[in-house]
Amino acid sequence: MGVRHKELVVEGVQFHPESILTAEGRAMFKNFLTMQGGTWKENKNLQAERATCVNVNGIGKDSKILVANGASKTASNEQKKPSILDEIFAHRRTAVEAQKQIPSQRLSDLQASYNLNIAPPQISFPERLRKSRYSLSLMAEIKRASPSKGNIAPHICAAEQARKYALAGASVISVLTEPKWFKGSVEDLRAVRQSLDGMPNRPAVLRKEFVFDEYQILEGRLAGCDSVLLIVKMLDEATLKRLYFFSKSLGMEPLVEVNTADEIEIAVQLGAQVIGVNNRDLTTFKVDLETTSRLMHKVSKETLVCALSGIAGANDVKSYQSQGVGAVLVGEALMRAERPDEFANRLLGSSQLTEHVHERQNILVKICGTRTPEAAKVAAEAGADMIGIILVEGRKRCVSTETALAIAEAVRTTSKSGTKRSPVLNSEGSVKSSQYFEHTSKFFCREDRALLVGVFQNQPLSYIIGQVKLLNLDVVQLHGSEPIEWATLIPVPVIRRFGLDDEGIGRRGYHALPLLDSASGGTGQRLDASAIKSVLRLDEGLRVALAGGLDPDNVKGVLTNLSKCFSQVVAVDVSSGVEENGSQSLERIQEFVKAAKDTRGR
Ligand SMILES: O=P(O)(O)OC[C@@H](O)[C@@H](O)c1c[nH]c2ccccc12
Repeated sequence: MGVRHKELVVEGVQFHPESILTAEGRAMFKNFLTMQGGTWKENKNLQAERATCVNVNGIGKDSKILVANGASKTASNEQKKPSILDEIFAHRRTAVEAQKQIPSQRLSDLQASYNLNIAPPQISFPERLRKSRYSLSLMAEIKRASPSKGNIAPHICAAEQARKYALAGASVISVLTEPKWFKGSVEDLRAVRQSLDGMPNRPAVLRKEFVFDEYQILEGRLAGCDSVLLIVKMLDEATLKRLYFFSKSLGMEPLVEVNTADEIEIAVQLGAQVIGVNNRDLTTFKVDLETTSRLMHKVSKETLVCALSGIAGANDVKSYQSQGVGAVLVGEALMRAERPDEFANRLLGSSQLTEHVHERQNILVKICGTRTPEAAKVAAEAGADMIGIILVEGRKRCVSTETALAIAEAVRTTSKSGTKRSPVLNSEGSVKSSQYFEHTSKFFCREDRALLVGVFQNQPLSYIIGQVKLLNLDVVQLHGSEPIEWATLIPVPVIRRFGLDDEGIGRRGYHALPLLDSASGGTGQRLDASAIKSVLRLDEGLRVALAGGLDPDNVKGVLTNLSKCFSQVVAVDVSSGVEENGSQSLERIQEFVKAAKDTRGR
């Protein structure tokens, strides 16, 4: 049943809840949402105005129909059914137009943000694309659905998928941001970029979108992309050129997509450094893997050609390798793969370079609360990796500047014993994305001597920096509620304490190593093993130092109790556990270092 007011825009329809999600239910809601003005008359006029506005923007009767770069085909002389590309384009135009009206999302808003230099740091798309552990680079795509396949993997978390792709050796992560047919968003792009924060050799991020306006390029840049897609078929030459150079002005070499000989010529003329040949004809969806092979002769050696679409197995890429194709872009097959890393290896052949021999990393030992140069010397000689001094006034283990200077001297002049040579980085190190904490946890070990760690708690940043300079601290440990951003404002690596329930422990890009410890530290209070395990299991890329009630007798048990999670503990930290009657015992320091190092081969 439906009722409608004679004059005012008021309409009611009775619709059963179970049928509200049908196509009709959706159409009805859409109708409601597009109603404008206060009266039906106003509504009619406003709707008509809106329709002309869309027409002017490119899909109207006399404007270009968007095939073959608008090469003189007009809707008035060719009244054929719009292709899916036309349909998506028209839809995007309306959506972008509407978005640009929203205060906070206007072009002027984006420009103002950009001018503040708050766009995430970028890397060169072509350069990153040239680096790969495989003989052909991989562009891995996040695509939940597509117009030809419908749902592919609608529930996937873009950020999580991006980390998997990065670790699988992708040089580029392509993120579909079109919401209706591909079920993507700019939020995905932002999340993907954030998930790669702090990752050494991170992949480049591509905004895969139907781009027709500078606005979308700027929006992408602010969300953190390093490149954008420009589809030759969709744009007239002047617009293509304008957008190409606009993207370059933001530091992003675009991926220029072509599908025919005419289109690749346009891309070459434009000077595109990276050309993507789509094996799928976007108007008919037909996939022909030979499309890329046929067009290869059209480009110079310096141009990077990427084969896009329809790539599902090793056989599909074999011929590309010998034809000089630089990269393959894979969406659907990777989205459906249970293990994207294994799929990538099968597709592109496992790494040509030798894989890292995974050495079991020696556990690092920090002796904290050091109060004499003698203790520092004994600890270093026993093989301790870090010597901590408390620089928090009022705490019982706090040392004076004079003592701190003497300890610093002892640390720097005592040679360390028993360290294994760290593995020499092979050339793969420069092309492989790796986890942030795996990289930063290596900061805490020097072969020749122990490192001096200054421990602070809720003191001013300027004081901390002053102490770093005065004592030549190698590491700063923050033990209070300091903002985690301070880690980037302190000129040495930072260890920051976290309790089991504290937020931010796994945030990449700030502290180089989080320390799990009880609230005040140095109290001998043990942390609950199952709680430690749940923190570590939540984030397998997390690495931590562990403290809280460790001593020479229990350290082995505490660590082995963590079973699989033990591998995420890279360091142990002890203070009260090496003391006897309130002062440090040299024997207990030696025993602790030995016991800790023995838990994982020396
Ligand atoms: O899922 P596939 O078959 O691996 O294809 C990926 C990619 O090439 C495809 O998503 C694509 C290529 N060009 C586009 C332009 C817009 C949207 C999507 C695309």
